[in-house]
Amino acid sequence: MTIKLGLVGTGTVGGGCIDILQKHKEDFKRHYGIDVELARVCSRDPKQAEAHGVSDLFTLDYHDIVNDPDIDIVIELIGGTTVARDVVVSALEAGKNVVTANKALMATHGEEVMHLAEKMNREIAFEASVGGGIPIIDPLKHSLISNEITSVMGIVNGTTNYMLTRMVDDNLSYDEALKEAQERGFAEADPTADVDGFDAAAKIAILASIAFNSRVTLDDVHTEGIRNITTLDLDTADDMGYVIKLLAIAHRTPDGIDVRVHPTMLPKAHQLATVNGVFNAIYVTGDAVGETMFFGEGAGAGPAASAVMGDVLEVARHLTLGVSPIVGCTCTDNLPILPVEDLQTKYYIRFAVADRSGVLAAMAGVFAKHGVSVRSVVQRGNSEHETVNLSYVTHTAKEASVRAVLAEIAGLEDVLRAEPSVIRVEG
Ligand SMILES: NC(=O)C1=CN([C@@H]2O[C@H](COP(=O)(O)OP(=O)(O)OC[C@H]3O[C@@H](n4cnc5c(N)ncnc54)[C@H](O)[C@@H]3O)[C@@H](O)[C@H]2O)C=CC1
Ligand SMILES: N[C@@H](CC=O)C(=O)O
Ligand code: NA
Repeated sequence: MTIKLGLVGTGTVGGGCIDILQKHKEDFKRHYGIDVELARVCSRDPKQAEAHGVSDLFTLDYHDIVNDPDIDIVIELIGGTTVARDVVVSALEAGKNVVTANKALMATHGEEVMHLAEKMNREIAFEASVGGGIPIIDPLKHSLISNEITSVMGIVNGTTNYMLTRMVDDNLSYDEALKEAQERGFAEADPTADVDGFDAAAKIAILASIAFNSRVTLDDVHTEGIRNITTLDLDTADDMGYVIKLLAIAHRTPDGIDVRVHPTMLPKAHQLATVNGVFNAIYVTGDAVGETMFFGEGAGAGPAASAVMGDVLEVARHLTLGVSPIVGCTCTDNLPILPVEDLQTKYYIRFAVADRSGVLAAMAGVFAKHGVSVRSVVQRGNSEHETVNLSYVTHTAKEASVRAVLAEIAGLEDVLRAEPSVIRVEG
C-alpha cells in the first residue's frame, strides 16, 4: 500500500523533509514496510521545488493538495495561524491526516483542530512544533502517561539560545547575533516571535497542555523576550556565577498552573546552564519517574524535518496496518492559570544609579519596607561618569513586592540613571 503525501510549504523545514524522503524512502520500505510517496508540493516559490528536483509535483494553490482524493497525509509547513489553519482544517474535513510543525497554530487553535481530527477519526501529529528534532510530545503522550507531571521547564528556542551564546562567547552585539541566526535558518521569518519570546510561549503552552491535561493557550503564558538583555547583564551574571537563558517554565501547583517565558539567571552548575548554541533541552519531572531531560537541536532544516518525518511515518504505519488513530486530545481538566504577580522566586535587579552617598542606604530602606530580602549586591561602574551599577540578587520574594520596590525606587529623587534590568533567578 502506497501512502501519498502532500507537502504544503517547501522552505527550511519542507525542504528538509524532501531531502529525507529522497535519501531514505527505500529504507522506510525495507526496514518498516512503509511505502510513502511525495505526490504533490505547494509553496509560494516554485524555485524551491526546482532546487529539490520536484518541479513536476509543484502547485501554487494548496487546494490542489487538500482536495486531491489520492492524498492520505497533508504536511503543513507554511507557519502562521491564518492560511495554515485553513490548510489544516480543510485537510481534516476532507478526511486526510495532518502532520504539522506549526507551534503558533497548535498553541492558539489546538483545541479546534484536535477536536476536528477526533470527529473525523483522523490524526494530527505535531512533534516538530516543540524542540525541533527532540522527541518530547511523543514521550509526554506515551512513555510518561503513568505519571502526574509536576513541572516542564527548558530552553525551547534555538534562535535566542544561539544569540545569547554568541553574545557571551564571542562578544557579538544583539544585532550581529540575530543576523547570524537568521542566515543559518534558525530564526523565524519574522524574528519577533523568537526574540520577544512568543515562539517559546507557544511551545510551553503546547507542552503544559499535554503534561497537565488542561488546555493552556499562547495568551495564558506570561511572556518576556531577550531584547533588553545587555552584554553588561551577561558579564555581571558571569561575575556572579550565573548564566542568562531564555527559559520556558510550567509548574503544576495546588492552586493551578504557573506558566511563563522570560530570561532567567541560572547558576553555572545548573544542567540547563551548559545548553548552548541552537541546542534545546527540556526537563520534565513526574511523580513516578522523577527528573528526566530531553536534549537536542531545536531548530534548523534537518532536526525539524526529522520530527516531521517521524510523525509522517508513524501515521503512515497506522494507515498501512489499518489501525485506529494515535492519542488525540487529552485535556480533560480545566486548571486555573496563576497570575504572575503571585509568583515567588529570586530576582536579579540591576540599577544604574547616581554615584553619591546615601543612595545605597535609601535603596536598602525600600527593599526592607517591602519585605524583599537581599542576598547579595555588587557594585560596578566608573565614578568618573557619576553612575554606578548596583546589581542585587534577592532571596525568594513575591513578584508583587519586587514590583513595589521598583516603583518606589523609580520615585526616589535623582537616583535612577536608566530603566532597571530585572531578571528572575532559578536554582
Ligand atoms: N525553521 C525551523 O527551524 C523550524 C520551523 N518550525 C515551523 O515549521 C514551519 C515552517 O517553517 P520554515 O520552514 O522555517 O518556514 P519558511 O519560511 O522557510 O518556509 C515557509 C514555506 O511556506 C510557503 N508558504 C507561505 N505561505 C504560503 C501560502 N499562502 N501558500 C503556499 N505556500 C506558502 C513558503 O513559500 C515556503 O515554502 C513553521 O510553522 C515553523 O514555526 C518548527 C521547527 C523548527
Ligand atoms: N525559531 C525556532 C525554530 C522553530 O521552532 C527556534 O529558534 O527555536
Ligand atoms: Na520535537
